[in-house]
Amino acid sequence: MDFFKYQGTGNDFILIDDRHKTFPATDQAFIEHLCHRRFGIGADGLILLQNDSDYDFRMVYFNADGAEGSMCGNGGRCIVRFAHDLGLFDRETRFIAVDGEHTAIVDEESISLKMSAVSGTEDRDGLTFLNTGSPHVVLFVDDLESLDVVAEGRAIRYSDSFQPGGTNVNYAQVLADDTVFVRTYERGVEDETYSCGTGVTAVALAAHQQLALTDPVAIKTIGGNLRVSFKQSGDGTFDTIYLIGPAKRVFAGSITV
Ligand SMILES: N[C@H](CCC[C@H](N)C(=O)O)C(=O)O
Repeated sequence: MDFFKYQGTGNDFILIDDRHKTFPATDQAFIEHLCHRRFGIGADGLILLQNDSDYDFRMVYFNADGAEGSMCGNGGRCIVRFAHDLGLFDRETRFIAVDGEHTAIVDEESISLKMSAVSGTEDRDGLTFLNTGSPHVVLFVDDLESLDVVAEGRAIRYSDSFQPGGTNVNYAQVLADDTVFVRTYERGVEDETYSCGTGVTAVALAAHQQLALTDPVAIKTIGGNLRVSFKQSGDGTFDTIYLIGPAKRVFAGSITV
């Protein structure tokens, strides 16, 4: 089976051209095996590109645990780059994903992905919670470098406040130049990832709401830099949200199934 490996600021994915719909999408163990960093290809997730009569393509996302996931922002940027590499569109595209329609614009350096609107943040047992296509907790901290993100994040991810289903957990530190450094414990990967697209989007919106940071918010992650632009209307909802940053093909390969 042929596959392609892409990464968006270090969040890495297996991309499959599944326009003939032959991939065993219900085989969770197989997908988990493909994402395994020692016994498989290795990735934070796996993404199918499928045909759709109303859109340029359909995105189907699976976390590294093999289960179909909610929206993946970095994966969205990677599938746009993949579709462009396949010649499916020239500069702008419209596709459908688990959380609805997305549009994106490709240029040499980066992909600007339009994210779903967000109704606002909520307080969940004293923690800031919002859904940017995936569920996220956002905490602002003073010394992010030294934080044990996996231990702290895992405790919140599995806490009763976020059952059933759990949540992703983002720790953020505002730097001197108003860039926000973000580290994320990602649900379904069950580890810290090098970046999380829906996560940095959640951090940017929370930083605007709680710390008055203005659009576009510059984000630094372990895997690279991203920007998040948005508009907030009077009723507190956020829309016209764009996640902007690089997405690159790393290699192509084939694996025996
Ligand atoms: N693991 C996440 C989905 C992927 C999020 C992340 N990879 C992104 O870039 O948004 C979840 O289960 O909520």
